[in-house]
Amino acid sequence: MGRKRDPLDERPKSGPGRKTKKQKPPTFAGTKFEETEDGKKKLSHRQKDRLKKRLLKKETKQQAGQKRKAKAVKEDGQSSKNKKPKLLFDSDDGEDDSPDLSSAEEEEVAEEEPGTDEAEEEEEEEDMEIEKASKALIKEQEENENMAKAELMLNIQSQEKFVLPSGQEIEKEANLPPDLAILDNRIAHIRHVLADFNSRREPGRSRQEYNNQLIKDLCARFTYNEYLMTKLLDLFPVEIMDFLEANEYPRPVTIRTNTLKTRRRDLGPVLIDRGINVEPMARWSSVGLTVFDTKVPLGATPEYLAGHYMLQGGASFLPVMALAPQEKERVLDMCAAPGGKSSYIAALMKNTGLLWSNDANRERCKAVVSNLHRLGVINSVITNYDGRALPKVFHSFDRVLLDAPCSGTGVISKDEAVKISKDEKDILRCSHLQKELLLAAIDCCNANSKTGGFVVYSTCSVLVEENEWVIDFALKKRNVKLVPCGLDFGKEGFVNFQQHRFHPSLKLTRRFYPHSHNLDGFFVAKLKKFSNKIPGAESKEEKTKETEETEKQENESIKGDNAEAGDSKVDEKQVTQSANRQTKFSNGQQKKSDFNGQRKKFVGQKKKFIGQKKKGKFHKK
Ligand SMILES: C[S@@+](CC[C@H](N)C(=O)[O-])C[C@H]1O[C@@H](n2cnc3c(N)ncnc32)[C@H](O)[C@@H]1O
Repeated sequence: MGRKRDPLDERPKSGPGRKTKKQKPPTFAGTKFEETEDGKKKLSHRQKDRLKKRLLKKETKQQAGQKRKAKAVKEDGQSSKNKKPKLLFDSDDGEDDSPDLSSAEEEEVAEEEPGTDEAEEEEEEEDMEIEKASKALIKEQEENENMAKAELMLNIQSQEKFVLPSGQEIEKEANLPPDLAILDNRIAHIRHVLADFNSRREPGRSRQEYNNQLIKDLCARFTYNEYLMTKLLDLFPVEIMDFLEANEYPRPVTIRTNTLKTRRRDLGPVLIDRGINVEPMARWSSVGLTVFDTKVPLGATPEYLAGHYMLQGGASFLPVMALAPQEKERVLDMCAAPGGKSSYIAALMKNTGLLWSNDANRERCKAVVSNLHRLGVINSVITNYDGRALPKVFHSFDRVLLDAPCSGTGVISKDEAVKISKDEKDILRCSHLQKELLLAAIDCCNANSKTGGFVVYSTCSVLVEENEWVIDFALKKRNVKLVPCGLDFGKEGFVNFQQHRFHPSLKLTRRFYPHSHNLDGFFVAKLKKFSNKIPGAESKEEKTKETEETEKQENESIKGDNAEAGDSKVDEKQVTQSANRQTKFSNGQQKKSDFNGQRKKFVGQKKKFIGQKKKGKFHKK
């Protein structure tokens, strides 16, 4: 049996254990947690410096305050009470413009919140130091770059006598994998020589030799075929390196907000919440968003599946912006698959009117169906015709977009195969098809449309053969003229290019380049149709009508003759055939002009004959 515990007896609480008692608070050498023996904080030398500065600043402030106060009293003799205090945000410089406080008051304020004031100042100073350091770093980098450039130029200039590689050297190089350093160096040298050919060239060497070597080296350096490299060098004699280098990197990933379902200001934050880092694309687009990085696949978010956006390159917004479709119009997208531009057109038309989305490729038409369905487009008809046949089907559209099939020389960063797969035949084939499609697109458009009568032609090619050449052809073949695209950036189209002389209005077309606009290479032209007549077709039509009339009359007369001769078995078909045979026979016998003259004479005689015959018949009756 032990003693019972007295409940009233309050036992003292047990203190810290033996181990805890022994341990002192941790100290960290050189930090502000370190304390001296008298319990005060031990400051580092930097903190001491800052403290000194602070004190100095405080002193000068106090002195300035006192001076100001004395001056004010002297000037108007009024007490500081009567003064109207200034508003806090009157000026950016809050400290000097704050209501006047005496030095004692200032000290009080400083003592009231010493921690905040000091911490803020410390932070400010640290920020400034970081800023200074980063500025110094940027300056250093710039200096290094400039030095490197200067060194390269110095190298080039010091080796004034740059010599082109000999045949043996080239053969030797061809058997080895390309040495990028050698190629870069030689490309720089050749371009340097070509920039001032007469004074820098190697005696006895022609410009052509330098050009040929440059093309070979550029092809080896960037893996292009010589045909395409020559074309590109013709297009970009100065900017060639910038263009080729831009093709080595992808363009920014962009998406287009589908305004049929949401707004950009609503979509942006939702995507950011999903871990997709987006920002408005550019000043010229109110619906584009640039994607900087993403934690989720862009084609699988709930917003994508619900049709709130379309994955679309920035450059492909441009043709639709140039087309500027209006509500309740009839619009044709002649080559629509997979439907990126079609869905943008539908959004601008606010799902009203009629959008005819056509593509010659049946498989790709399926993509149009699914995209337009996902994006909630309900004003569209999707067809699978060859665009060249469309004028026979429907030809009274207010606006027509022809985003033509092309060589893809503007989108090499997306499809590297273009670098080596295109030759002259491909380009000419493309150009030919583009011309045919453009004439068909113009024929589908109604010049008398009250709101439109516009045709927009675009390609993702940078080659003149697929762009200015095609437009120049259409200007000659149809009643259309070029009008401004309504895009306030981009480079002007070519009016003169090598041996080509295009219509001066071609400068109204727009070219977009990867290296200048950080967009895919694109070409956009806007045409206004001013007459539905087809030049040259009137005379043809007249001729056809005339021939038809003649044949009809001839047939009638032959029929009449036969009937008169009592040959009742001769039917209409035979008559036509015999008339045709006669015409063919005549064609073979005489020259065309003679034939036409004689035919007119013949028609006249026939008319006379028929008239007489009718009279005779009438008399008989
Ligand atoms: C540049 S893509 C069109 C891209 C589309 N406009 C877009 O933004 O999604 C060219 C399209 O033309 C189509 N095409 C090629 N030849 C055609 C023809 N003769 N008639 C109509 N479409 C044709 C191809 O199937 C291809 O889908």
